Amino acid sequence: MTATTVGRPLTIEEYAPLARARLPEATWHYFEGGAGTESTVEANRAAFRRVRIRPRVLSDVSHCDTSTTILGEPASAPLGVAPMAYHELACEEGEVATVRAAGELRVPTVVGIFASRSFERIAEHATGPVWLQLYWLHRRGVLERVVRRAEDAGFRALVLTVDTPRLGRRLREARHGFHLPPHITAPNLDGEVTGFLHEHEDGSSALSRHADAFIDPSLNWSDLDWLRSRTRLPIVLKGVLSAADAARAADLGVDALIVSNHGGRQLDGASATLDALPDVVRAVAGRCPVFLDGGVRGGTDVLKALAAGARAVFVGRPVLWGLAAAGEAGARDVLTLLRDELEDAMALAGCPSLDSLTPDLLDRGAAAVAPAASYDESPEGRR
Ligand SMILES: Cc1cc2nc3c(=O)[nH]c(=O)nc-3n(C[C@H](O)[C@H](O)[C@H](O)COP(=O)(O)O)c2cc1C
Ligand SMILES: O=C(O)C(=O)c1ccccc1
Repeated sequence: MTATTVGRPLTIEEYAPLARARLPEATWHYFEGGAGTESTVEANRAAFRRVRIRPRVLSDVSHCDTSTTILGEPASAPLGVAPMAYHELACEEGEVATVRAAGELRVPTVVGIFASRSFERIAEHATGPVWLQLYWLHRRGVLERVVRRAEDAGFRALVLTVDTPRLGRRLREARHGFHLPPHITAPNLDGEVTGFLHEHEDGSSALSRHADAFIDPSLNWSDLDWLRSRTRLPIVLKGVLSAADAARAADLGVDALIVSNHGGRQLDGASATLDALPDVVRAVAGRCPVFLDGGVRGGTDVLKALAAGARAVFVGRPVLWGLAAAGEAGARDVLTLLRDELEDAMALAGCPSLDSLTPDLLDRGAAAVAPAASYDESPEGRR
């Protein structure tokens, strides 16, 4: 089915072609692309399509409440903006537009350490909670300074990305010769940004060379103590898919986890996040909230993730689509559509509160979230 857009987009996905029409081709492919064959990008969406809902009935849905708390702060919906580098690629105001849009809905924005606006300027415009995403920088002194600046500017949490010891093989970036235009910089890594940033060489991604120059792949469990000793902010680990890692993180007292495969941009072949979620939730056993990102494109996706145990979900690319299509108003509309669709899905699923989103709402309970059983070749299986 082809969607025709008359006036304002009616779905989040209708923002994608609007964004594409306004972006340089290489930037579009940088946003959309994943690693390798992009099988994990597809898997994130396929998992949401595969899992189906068994609505409840007769449960008085005259008032459906999407409001919640996220790391203790009130939010109008269980949503947030996932960290993404260089929002200025999508619109001129960059991260300032994003935090204003998210603030209107009172949902958190995770600002990337590779943001294209200074933390201070972003914080000045923020009307909702802002968190800071960190990569483990080679230069520990720079990392420490970044953390201090974010604390001073009023950021509320640190999100350490742990799925990126190096950037994944983003073939579209290389094929389309993606590089940052000269006016876009990473002001929070002042003076640290090397020349790779704006260069393009055939066959390799300028972005991955510049990221790899910053990111220290030696990051390991013992480093978490260092971060803990340098901040009072909650620490969130982003990019956990394994139950064993989740249990270890919870043992160490992290404040939250984000089940994420970086939107399929890191390990091609990594699990879909909705498939990994139930095992992670079980392993954490209530010790901290578990969030999810990757492939959330509508209210029923949010409902499915929450029923499978997520406390909230984060959205990546759709926010960039909104920014590219219509700046702050576009990003706000994308988040508003998600919230409205969630409210609608709750009503039709017979769930007036987020607390009523439990695994039994999904076909075969949380087991439905595991990949479909493979064909059983045994004689018993064929009977
Ligand atoms: C253009 C782009 C840039 C990103 N940059 C970062 C980043 O700097 N740090 C990070 O932790 N994740 C980054 N991500 C991953 C997102 O935080 C998130 O995990 C992913 O986009 C979620 O999937 P979705 O786009 O399907 O919603 C980026 C994603 C995109 C699309
Ligand atoms: O593009 C990304 O996914 C990403 O994580 C990143 C990391 C460093 C610099 C720019 C983008």
